[in-house]
Amino acid sequence: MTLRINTLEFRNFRNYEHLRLSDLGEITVLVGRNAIGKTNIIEGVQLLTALSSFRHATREQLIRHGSESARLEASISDGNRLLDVALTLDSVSRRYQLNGKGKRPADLKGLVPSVVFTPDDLNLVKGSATGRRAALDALGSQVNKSYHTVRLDYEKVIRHKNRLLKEEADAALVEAVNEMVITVGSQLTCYRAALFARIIPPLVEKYRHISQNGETLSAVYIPSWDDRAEVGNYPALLDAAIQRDQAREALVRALRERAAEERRRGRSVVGAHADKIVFLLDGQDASLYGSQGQQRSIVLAYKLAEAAVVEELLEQKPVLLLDDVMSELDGVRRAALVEAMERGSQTFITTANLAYFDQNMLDRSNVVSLPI
Ligand SMILES: Nc1ncnc2c1ncn2[C@@H]1O[C@H](COP(=O)(O)OP(=O)(O)OP(=O)(O)O)[C@@H](O)[C@H]1O
Repeated sequence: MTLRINTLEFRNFRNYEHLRLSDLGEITVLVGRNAIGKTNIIEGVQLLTALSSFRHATREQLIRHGSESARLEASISDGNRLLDVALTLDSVSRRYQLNGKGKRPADLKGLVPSVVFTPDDLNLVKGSATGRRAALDALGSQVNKSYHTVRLDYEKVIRHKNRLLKEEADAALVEAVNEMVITVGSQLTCYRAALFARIIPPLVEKYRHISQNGETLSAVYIPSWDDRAEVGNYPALLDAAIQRDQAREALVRALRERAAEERRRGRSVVGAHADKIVFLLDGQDASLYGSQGQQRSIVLAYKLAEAAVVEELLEQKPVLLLDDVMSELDGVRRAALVEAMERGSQTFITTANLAYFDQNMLDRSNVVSLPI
């Protein structure tokens, strides 16, 4: 059965000294003027579900100004089980508890998954490759603990390698770190490519629906060593599955071939941190040729595909956290989003203006006017 958040309670979190929302149903619409604290609630729910904040906030930013610590709690149930997830933040640590017992974030990953959609996500297609990799990693970290660990390890290794390259360290030291880059980097590329391969079918199907059978969307994950990508030959890569051994070998070769370039540039240029994700409309790179409307449709389809993948892998519908996106979407895309919300995912959605919502939906929602 699907888990539902019944009650949320925040103390000294962001602008809230104390906030309690109870009897939360399927759809909660949080309405209020700018800067009242709507996004803060979305962020709080994300911290208790995905165990991360899309704002990448520090503890200091999360704790209410003038307070020593913050506490966030959610009571969650699926009709049988009752789960109390709590997060305590202070100046030295971020501690999670499940039913009163301390837990590592890794142990709670995937327990109550969520998918967040904010206006910043609308840059997913035309923004930097870093943003697209980060979006994929955020999903991977929720659905697979090893993905999460491998990603953190890889980030550490690359930071170390970049430091060595910047300091013009001995080549033997860089070589030694490359061993880790190869092991962890090939694993991360394989995890990402496999996850992306799961996203593509729902992504394509949802895009077709949103665009009302318009142009055809495809998407490709391109490892940094794949030089066919350099000539923009994306369609040839569409069906390229990546095997672990093949990834290792290709990475070894590319690191050897580009070692001099890495030394010259003083930073690492090959590895999972330089992999690309490209969306194609009728075979053309959507970041270069797609209209703003098409790019937004891809992002919306991508978010809905994320939710579908979470459900497929964790057998649980994720909580949807939609921050002020209705005002950014036109009627057709809004309708597609509402349709997705109505498939049984618990949804929290913020707005400064209820006029973006149709009355039917509002009638079925719990509308919370802030401040309460
Ligand atoms: N650590 C903190 N302590 C106290 N107040 C904070 C803290 N962090 C953020 N705030 C306050 O929270 C408010 C912003 O809240 P939030 O981002 O949730 O707004 P919002 O309702 O989503 O606004 P908008 O509709 O403009 O996006 C600001 O007034 C800000 O000063």
